[in-house]
Amino acid sequence: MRFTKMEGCGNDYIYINCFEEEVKWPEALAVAMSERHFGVGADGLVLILPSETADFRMRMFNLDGSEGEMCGNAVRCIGKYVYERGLTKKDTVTLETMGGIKTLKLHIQQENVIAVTVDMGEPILEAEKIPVRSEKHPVIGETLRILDREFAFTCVSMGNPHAVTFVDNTQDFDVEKYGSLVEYAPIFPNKTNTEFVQVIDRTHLAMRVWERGSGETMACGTGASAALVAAVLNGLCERKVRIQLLGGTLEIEWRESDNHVYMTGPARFSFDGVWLR
Ligand SMILES: N[C@@H](CCC[C@H](N)C(=O)O)C(=O)O
Repeated sequence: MRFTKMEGCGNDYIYINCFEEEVKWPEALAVAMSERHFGVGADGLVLILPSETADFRMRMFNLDGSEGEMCGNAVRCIGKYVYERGLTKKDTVTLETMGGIKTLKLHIQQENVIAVTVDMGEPILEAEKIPVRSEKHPVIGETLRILDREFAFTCVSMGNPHAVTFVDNTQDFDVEKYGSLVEYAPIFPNKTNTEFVQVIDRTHLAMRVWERGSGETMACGTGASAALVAAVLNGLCERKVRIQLLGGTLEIEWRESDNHVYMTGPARFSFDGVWLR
């Protein structure tokens, strides 16, 4: 089975073109292929499929085989894939995801997609839709004790669940120690992705992320979108920021005019391969 490895800000996935290949058990395949010693090595698996309601459809599976509703970095990579591999000639592409249909604006230079802007849609702030067990609306400053620390979480869904907290310094922060426990905290019935965010100034954030089903990754597009929304709700930054992640930088805007979040960032091919097992 042929596959392509791609990354967006270091958030790396294995992409399978399901116009040409058939995948019967994506959950098991995600676990086997994502493994970094016995497999290809990735944060998960992404299927590019035909759609009845949009130009293309995405399904994404985390490292542990669980399915995520949305993936910002994968959406940008699919934009590059479908254009550069000749599946479309359009520079604006619609993509069906479990988190809704997303519109991708491809930035093209000499037939290369150098960046993609994704309309991530409106952030979801209702506790029961995120979902998070909370009496607050919106869920700002929900406190949770994890081991020796008390965190205040702002919860946002960008199609998938996110819990955002602000820390003094992301560099020294033990993301694994706390993130792995927040993921399974009982207040998150579907588990959660967790973002640890440092405010550098009003237009510049730094962020590290613990992803549900994958652990710490180099970047998370839905997480960066949720981080901006949370920072604005807490009065910490402007509505348009640059977010520095371990693997690169994303530009995120939460537009007042339509309440949509827009994410712009890179997408890159790493290599093509053939899976033999
Ligand atoms: N890395 C992604 C998010 C992937 C899904 C997530 N782990 C989940 O289970 O919701 C992104 O770039 O948004």
